Amino acid sequence: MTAQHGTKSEAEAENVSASERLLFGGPLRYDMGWSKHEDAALQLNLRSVVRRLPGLVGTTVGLAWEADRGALRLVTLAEVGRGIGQAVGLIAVNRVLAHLLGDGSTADRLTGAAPALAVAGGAALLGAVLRALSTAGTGQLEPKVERVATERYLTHTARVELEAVEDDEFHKLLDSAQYGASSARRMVQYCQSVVTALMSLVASAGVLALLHPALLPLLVAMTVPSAWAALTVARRRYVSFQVWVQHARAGRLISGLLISTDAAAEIRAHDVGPFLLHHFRAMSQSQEAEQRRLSRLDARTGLIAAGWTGLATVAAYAALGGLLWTGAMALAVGGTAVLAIRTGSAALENLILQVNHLNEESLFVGDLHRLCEEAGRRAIPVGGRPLPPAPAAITFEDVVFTYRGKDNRRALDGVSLTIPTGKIVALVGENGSGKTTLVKLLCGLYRPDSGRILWDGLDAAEADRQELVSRVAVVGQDFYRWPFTAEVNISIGRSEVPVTEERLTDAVRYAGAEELIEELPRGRRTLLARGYKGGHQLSGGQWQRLGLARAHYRAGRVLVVDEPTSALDARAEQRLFEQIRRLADAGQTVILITHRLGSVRAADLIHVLDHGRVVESGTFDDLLSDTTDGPKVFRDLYRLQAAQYAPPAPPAPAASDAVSGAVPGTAPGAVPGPRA
Ligand SMILES: Nc1ncnc2c1ncn2[C@@H]1O[C@H](COP(=O)(O)OP(=O)(O)OP(=O)(O)O)[C@@H](O)[C@H]1O
Repeated sequence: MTAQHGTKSEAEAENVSASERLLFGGPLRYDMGWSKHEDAALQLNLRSVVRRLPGLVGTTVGLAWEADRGALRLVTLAEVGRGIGQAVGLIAVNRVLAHLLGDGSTADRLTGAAPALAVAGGAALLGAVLRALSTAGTGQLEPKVERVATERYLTHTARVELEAVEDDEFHKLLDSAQYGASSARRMVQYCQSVVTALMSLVASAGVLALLHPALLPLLVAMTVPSAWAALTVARRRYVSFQVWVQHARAGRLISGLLISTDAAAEIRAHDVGPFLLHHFRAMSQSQEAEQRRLSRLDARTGLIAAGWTGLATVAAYAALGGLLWTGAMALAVGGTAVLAIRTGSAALENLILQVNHLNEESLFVGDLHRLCEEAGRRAIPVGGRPLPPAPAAITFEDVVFTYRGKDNRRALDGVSLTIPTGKIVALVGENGSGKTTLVKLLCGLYRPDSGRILWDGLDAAEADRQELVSRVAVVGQDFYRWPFTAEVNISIGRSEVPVTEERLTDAVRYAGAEELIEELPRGRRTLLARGYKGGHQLSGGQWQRLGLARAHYRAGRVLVVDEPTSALDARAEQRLFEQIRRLADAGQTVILITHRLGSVRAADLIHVLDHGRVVESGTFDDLLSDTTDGPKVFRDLYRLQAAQYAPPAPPAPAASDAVSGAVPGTAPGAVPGPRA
């Protein structure tokens, strides 16, 4: 194994072009879940083939059993029938030869051989029919197995906790397991070929043993070198492919950059084109050199393999000739033996190659199994206690939360606060202070490391998660822009119920998106995705309105708006705040996260966060007041922001003005609002 790895890395080291060294610091290798299987084919040898075979076949049969039992039975019966047919055919051929090479007139010998000939013909015909049945059954199984495996993958993935999806290790597994379904499909095909080859091998070996026990070692002598050669060729090709594919990958990356829309402006502005083209050419040339090296290697390996097989064949036939010469074996038996040895050795060679494929594919199917197990362990729990129908408040009690894989810094560090329902509650604070994290915990997307989130008296950790999620509607900073029509982009907010016209119109009106929708080429039915025929691209602000419409359509009892106005124009922003006020007046809880501190004036309660802690809470006036105690984080931030909107300072006052102290706009507490 070590030597094999050595071969690959040496080949890599030798073949990394100067361009690859400069641009990527070495060979360009993927760091994805599936890339860990790149070396798997190198582990293949005769012993491992024999050891792994039952497991590989078992895995495929398990999937096929789940997908279509009828088709699996058909394929199994057809393959076993084919094996029996092959054995019967070989025995019949032996009889035919015995009659033809026996004593008597030609007519007698032919007549004597006729029944056995008919059996051989019948066996061949039966073999053809069974082969057709097996092919049809496999064709039926393949897509079903792929569907079953894909569904298993998607269902398990959709059910896991958000923190699992964000976990690097789980993500790598997810990445690797995505190939499991297509691998499972191919495994059906390879498995069928393996069973065919196995049956053929067993039939040939069985017939040889029946004819003469000494013939079996001849089969082994002839097939082992060719099996070894097949494995060696496969392994060498794989090593070479891995080296060659790196140049191809690097070249593709460069050519992709040259035509990418994202890089287009920079390529032109900084004149990067000739630089990239130069390296593209250099990489292509090393790819060509590697291909040349490959074909020489292939030719040499092929020659060695042919030599070994030839030697083994000569030895086998010499031994057979010796048996015939000494009279230890009848001529007819010798003829049948040649046929059986040829069939058997071809079957074994095929068997090795197919197991090789099966082995590679099984690694990805194995990942799919592991993913399902892991996803089961990390799934969002189903069921739980019902939430109170109309809680008076949601309370955070000493909540601590740290993102996994981060430098263990707490994103929330002992947060205790109250969100009274039916009010507008604003969360403010500097970037990274924990506002978004707090609402993600509130929505049930993450669970606290310690502390509790109470809906009246009920701890959210014990509540039915599905119900919890359905209570909250979120317009986040990064709400998803679905590549669907405008209508679906809104109604997906509550996809489990049928779309109603009234609800849709109401949501569009709420978000102030009537004009936007009317102006779309196909109205609500316009596809919002670039790169597709009829697809339309919206601006950031237009998307934000659709996001608002989606959240309104969802009609959660708690509406979270995280930076709702960052891309809205001034008129839309003002309208949104009026809407939010009206919603709160109608009893809806609104949690507002914003950096525009002037816009939280209308909030009933403001919580100020700093480094994952709540440092101040109160109304707008409380927090601006100079008379109350506290760190004054809100007041300082607000004054800083307000200063940017303040009119330019008047020219320096004349000495007489300075004496009178009449500088306009500087009276305490007269800080203008950001939108003033
Ligand atoms: N998915 C994540 N994985 C790891 N760390 C995260 C993740 N999301 C946020 N953080 C970190 O958690 C801390 C709090 O982030 P959060 O997004 O809650 O702050 P915020 O107050 O909403 O910031 P902003 O005003 O910039 O939106 C930050 O240090 C941030 O880097």
